[in-house]
Amino acid sequence: MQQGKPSLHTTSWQLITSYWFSRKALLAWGLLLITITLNIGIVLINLYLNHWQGNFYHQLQYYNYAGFISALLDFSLIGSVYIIISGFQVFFQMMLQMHWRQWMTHHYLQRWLHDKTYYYMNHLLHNADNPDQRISEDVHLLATNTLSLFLGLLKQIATLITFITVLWQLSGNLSLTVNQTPITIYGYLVWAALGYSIIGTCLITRIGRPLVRLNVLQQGYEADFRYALVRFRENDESIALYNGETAEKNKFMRIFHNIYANYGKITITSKNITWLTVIYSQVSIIFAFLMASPRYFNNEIQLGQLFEISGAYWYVHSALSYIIDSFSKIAEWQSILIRLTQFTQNMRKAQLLLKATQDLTIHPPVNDSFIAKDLSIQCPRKEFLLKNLSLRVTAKDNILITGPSGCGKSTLLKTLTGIWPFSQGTLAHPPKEKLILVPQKSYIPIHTLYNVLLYPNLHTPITRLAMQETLKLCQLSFLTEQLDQENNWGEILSLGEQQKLAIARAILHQPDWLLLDEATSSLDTETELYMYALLKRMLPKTVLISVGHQDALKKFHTLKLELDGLGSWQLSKLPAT
Ligand SMILES: Nc1ncnc2c1ncn2[C@@H]1O[C@H](COP(=O)(O)OP(=O)(O)OP(=O)(O)O)[C@@H](O)[C@H]1O
Repeated sequence: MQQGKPSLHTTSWQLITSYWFSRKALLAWGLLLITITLNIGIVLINLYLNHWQGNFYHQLQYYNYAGFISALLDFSLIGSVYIIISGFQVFFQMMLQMHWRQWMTHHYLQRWLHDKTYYYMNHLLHNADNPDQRISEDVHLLATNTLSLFLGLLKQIATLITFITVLWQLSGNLSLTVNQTPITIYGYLVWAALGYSIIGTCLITRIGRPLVRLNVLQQGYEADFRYALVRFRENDESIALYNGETAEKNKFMRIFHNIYANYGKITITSKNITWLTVIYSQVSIIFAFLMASPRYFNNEIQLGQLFEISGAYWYVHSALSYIIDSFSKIAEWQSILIRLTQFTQNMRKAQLLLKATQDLTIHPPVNDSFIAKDLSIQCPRKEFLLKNLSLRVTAKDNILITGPSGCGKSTLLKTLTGIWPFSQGTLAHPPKEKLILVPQKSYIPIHTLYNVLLYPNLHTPITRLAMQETLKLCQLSFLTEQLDQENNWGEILSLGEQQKLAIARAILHQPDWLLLDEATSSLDTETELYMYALLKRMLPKTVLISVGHQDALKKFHTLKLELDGLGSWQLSKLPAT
């Protein structure tokens, strides 16, 4: 991906074209070629059918029964080909849409998850912008609408080229006298169709312009509403305990009001667009007859030709009216493109944030010891939480980090894992798969307990017996028979049980470093001390770096690092017990 700061237009262009120049492009171009060929086939059949129509009315006008039957047989033959081609055209177009969507979904997921972009967008830049909607709905709609608009445009261009020639030949010349000067307009029906469509297109573009912006807003409001409902579901127990239903309902209705008010504006614009398009298409039905009628009533053309002219006129007119007929779809497509472009730019900003702010040099540990040298940490408000921390820890050391609330203890642990961007200095720590951070509330995926214990390395060779033994040691014996049960364990287990489960997981993964961020805070003191003793016993070679407020935890650590939240720090040795 291109670095720097590409403009909105460049990003939009890259968004649409990247698939077509990717490694999957060969299949994409192949499918596109087949779809275009089938589209051209349909246009040629339409050309034949228009000519057929002229012939058909001609046979009717002259009461030619044999000609009438032969025309019907022709129709059934060509009609069958038309049906088969149309079916395949839809089939290949849909295949291409799904392939494009699959490629874009993969591409977006990769960028969004790469280098923790999702985390920086949400927690630091606060521009996460409903990724669920962007990656599922917008990507799908972009692929579908771009293809159908583009193929529709190609089809209309092919129709225009084909039928404009026919209309030119059929329409003949119109002779007028203006100010006693005779004027002849060659192919006047072509000019009439052109003029009519230009006027219609200008009007609809003018009236419908606000729809693009309104669609962007509407999608954003819908996403906010959905997000509020999802958040409610995730926190329903807490809300029930607070009796927060009224406050939540008011909030929902406030968000919904945006949807309602904006939809009102969309309704008015859509009504105006519909009026205009209906007037436009209704008038066009009689317009062709009206324009061709002088030649019919002058006996210059017959009924069959009149219908052939009106058919050809209709095709030319509908090709020229492409923008009018697809206006709502074009407006929706533009708003999807704007939303995805903004999302792409936000991802880029998040990726740049880490590069721009983090000035950390990270080495593997030297002789099994961990070194922090001149480590400084800031918070996004640019205040220093910690200045020039220099620290050396051997494999025998365990550190307890203490300090007042908000002084930066959790942020220091995040810096040690490498995900905190506002930091400078040098760190040496084990590879990330050998480092585990257990926060106060660990993430528990909705899965079988077996996979919860393996998470995130689902292929780690850990036996079921080891899992059952560890669960027992962590006072979770009641779970030993439920390893294959899939549940939302994060909702079923109490906070304390979730903390025990997170510790069981850490023990099974045998990390080199275990960072515990108040990971036992929901346990009673006796159980908390038992858990620490268990960790020391089961992970004798692991460096423990804990954040905790309990004085009793000191006995499990050799060093105490005290932070004051203003940048200063103090390191002291703890007495051996
Ligand atoms: N994503 C963020 N955006 C803005 N400020 C943040 C962010 N994360 C942390 N901070 C700020 O950084 C400071 C340190 O936070 P941190 O969570 O590290 O404190 P702590 O010492 O662990 O607190 P506690 O003991 O209460 O858990 C706080 O003032 C907090 O508001």
